Amino acid sequence: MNTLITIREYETAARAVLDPVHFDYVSGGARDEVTLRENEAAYARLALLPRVLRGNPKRTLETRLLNSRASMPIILSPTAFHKLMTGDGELATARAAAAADTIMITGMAATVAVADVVAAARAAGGGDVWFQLYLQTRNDITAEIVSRATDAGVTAVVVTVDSPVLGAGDRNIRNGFTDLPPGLACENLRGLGGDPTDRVRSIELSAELSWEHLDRLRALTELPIVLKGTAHPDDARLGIEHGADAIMVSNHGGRQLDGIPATVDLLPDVVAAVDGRVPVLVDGGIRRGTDVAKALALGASAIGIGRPIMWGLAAAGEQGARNVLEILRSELDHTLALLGVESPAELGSDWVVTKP
Ligand SMILES: Cc1cc2nc3c(=O)[nH]c(=O)nc-3n(C[C@H](O)[C@H](O)[C@H](O)COP(=O)(O)O)c2cc1C
Ligand SMILES: CCCCC(=O)C(=O)O
Repeated sequence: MNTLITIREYETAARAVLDPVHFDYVSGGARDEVTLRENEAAYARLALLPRVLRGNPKRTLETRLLNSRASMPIILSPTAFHKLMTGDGELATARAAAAADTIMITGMAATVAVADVVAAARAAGGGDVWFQLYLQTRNDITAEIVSRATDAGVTAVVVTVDSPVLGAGDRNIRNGFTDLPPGLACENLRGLGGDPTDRVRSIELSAELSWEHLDRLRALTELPIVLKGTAHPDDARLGIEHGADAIMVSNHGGRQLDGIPATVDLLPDVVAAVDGRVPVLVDGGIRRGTDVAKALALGASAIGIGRPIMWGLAAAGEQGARNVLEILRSELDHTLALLGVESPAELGSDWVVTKP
């Protein structure tokens, strides 16, 4: 699959091989998909302003985030059900992330248990794994899930707070996609009760959750906590007050509230509110190295990709996910060269202009 040279081509390749129901699940968004389209369109509305003759022959993309390091500021956002894309599921993803020497955020809704994901990353030579959590209303259940992730060796917990209820994907409703096919399950919830014939507990999404639940999580783990899915600057501030060590600006790839702004448009106000106290990450709609550079210039310490990895997995398994990461790495490096900078840290808001 080395003939594929852009993320967009991976999307096309994924469409060609996947069951259309699964392609729609991955690629679709909520309702009219306004936010899904906006996430990408907003990057196209921003332009980059390069500087010239700056004598920067060498570049580095090396990134430090919380207690982790990555070879580049491009990490893997958490996505559910990788076994729908490729037989090895999250094991393939973990190997690809390790090969790229970057951070994989494995999901609570993964089809491979977190311990096996971390083991696969280690066996492939490294790459930190973070664990994405949906807070459960029962603190003992949250505690057990976090304890499994901690024992597995993850180096941060990413708490997703944009899902008091599941987003409504019209494509999924039309396709009748409600359940995983037989044989696949959310392995991180195995043995946690529920129906006695099916010992894999269901993930509970609840509108009952409040900042108190985050306080309880803060009390039960020493791992850094990343708050994922904040849009309002005040929620970023509140998150820090309640112990978050990083803020991830995300609208869940346009899969939760349709009509919420593009994440890159939300980013500057959140960065201002956070005021350098903790790192800010962003995901949603990033398909090119130039998009990464724009997000970094607007204050992100790193960015996450969701669908591009899924498309890579679908098109060519581990190798596809690796290629996706290498395409974005090489595009970002090339972009930095054209901008006249030697590292992401040099970028600031004066490198970006909004087109009229
Ligand atoms: C198929 C799919 C499944 C996802 N599952 C989760 C999940 O379980 N937990 C979560 O926090 N975010 C989930 N997300 C959202 C991603 O973490 C991320 O915010 C989003 O995909 C970024 O946008 P992008 O796909 O345009 O890169 C999912 C996204 C997709 C596409
Ligand atoms: C509880 C499953 C969550 C999946 C998800 O977050 C998504 O498809 O966007």
